[in-house]
Amino acid sequence: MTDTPLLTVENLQTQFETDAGTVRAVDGVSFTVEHGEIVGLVGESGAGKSVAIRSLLRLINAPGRIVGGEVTFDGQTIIGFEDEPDADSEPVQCDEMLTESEMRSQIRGNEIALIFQDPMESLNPVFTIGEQLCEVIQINRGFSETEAREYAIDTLREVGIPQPKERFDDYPHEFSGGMRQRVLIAMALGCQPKLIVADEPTTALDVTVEGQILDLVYDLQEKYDTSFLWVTHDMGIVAEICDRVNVMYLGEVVERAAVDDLFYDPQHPYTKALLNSIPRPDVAMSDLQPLEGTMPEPINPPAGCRFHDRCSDAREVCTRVHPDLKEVSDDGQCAACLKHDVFDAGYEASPVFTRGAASTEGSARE
Ligand SMILES: Nc1ncnc2c1ncn2[C@@H]1O[C@H](COP(=O)(O)OP(=O)(O)OP(=O)(O)O)[C@@H](O)[C@H]1O
Ligand code: NI
Repeated sequence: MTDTPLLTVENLQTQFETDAGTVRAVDGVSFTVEHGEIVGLVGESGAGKSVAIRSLLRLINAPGRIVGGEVTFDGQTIIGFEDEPDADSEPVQCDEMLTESEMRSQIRGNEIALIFQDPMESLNPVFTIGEQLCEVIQINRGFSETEAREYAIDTLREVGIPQPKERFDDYPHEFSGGMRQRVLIAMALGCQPKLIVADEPTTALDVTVEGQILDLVYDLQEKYDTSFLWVTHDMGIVAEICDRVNVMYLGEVVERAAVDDLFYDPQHPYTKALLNSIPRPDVAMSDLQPLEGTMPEPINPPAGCRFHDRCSDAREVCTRVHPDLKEVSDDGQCAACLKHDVFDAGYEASPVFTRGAASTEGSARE
């Protein structure tokens, strides 16, 4: 119907003010989710995945603050700032931005459904599963109580809850973790959302149950054409369900690709290292290479490319020049790495970077 993406995130920046300094958790992140697409957001722990998705739903609390960027969803402005504020002044929110009450009534749990790792974050322990599901359905569909009950039972059956009529009156604690996660998917479906945002929803589940949930997601996406934004650090899940993937490192997206391109021809050394560190059917366990080093804290992130200190391809120029995400192939694959010609940063001529040299320079500043 329209070529505009369902969700557009542009240059999103979220920071936390702490005693140790400003944590630049999300530092200029851009990506889109098209209609009917399953998009992955991957990266190591602390990369900024959760902060990014909480930001786009405006679920950031103090000391956190969204300081810049634009998020539009289905023609509505979720986040927007006035152009060019003075360098010193506070960013000013633009007039088009949805109000908090509009976010609550129209967006969250309605047009965009959320599924978190811990289902108890979204389920109320003192109400039955059926009551909670019916409430969502009645609010979003305008069904009568009887209609809602019937619909709720059908939905529970659809997400694979056995004996849904009997389980309807159970409380959340009477369900297993996997069953609770299915209930959340049922609730998400009850809202008929355009987008489901999921933050590592299967991490706490065993592999068999995880597989069932992923199958379910796939079926639902096919059936209802729902879009998904799926946060995970598990490349296996990415391979299984995603159409496109954004790889995050230290608050930035460093690679974006269709899932096949990402696996067969990663264009950022970080993506390559991530892929080499995970078990795969085509690679012997003994050939796996653990990702060396740890990701630095997002307070005073490293200058230049933030990955340079852990990168086997790093040159001296990588310690100085910060690469933004750029298209590096004809089919739209994007990477933020100076080794690609489009950056024209003198990478080839630059001497190989030796680890340790930069840290001396860093400490000299102190
Ligand atoms: N309330 C907070 N105060 C200070 N720093 C925070 C806060 N919440 C998150 N951060 C920091 O923001 C950065 C990004 O965190 P985030 O939770 O988004 O990572 P993640 O990619 O979701 O990791 P994981 O895979 O472990 O869930 C981290 O350095 C984290 O310490
Ligand atoms: Ni997270």
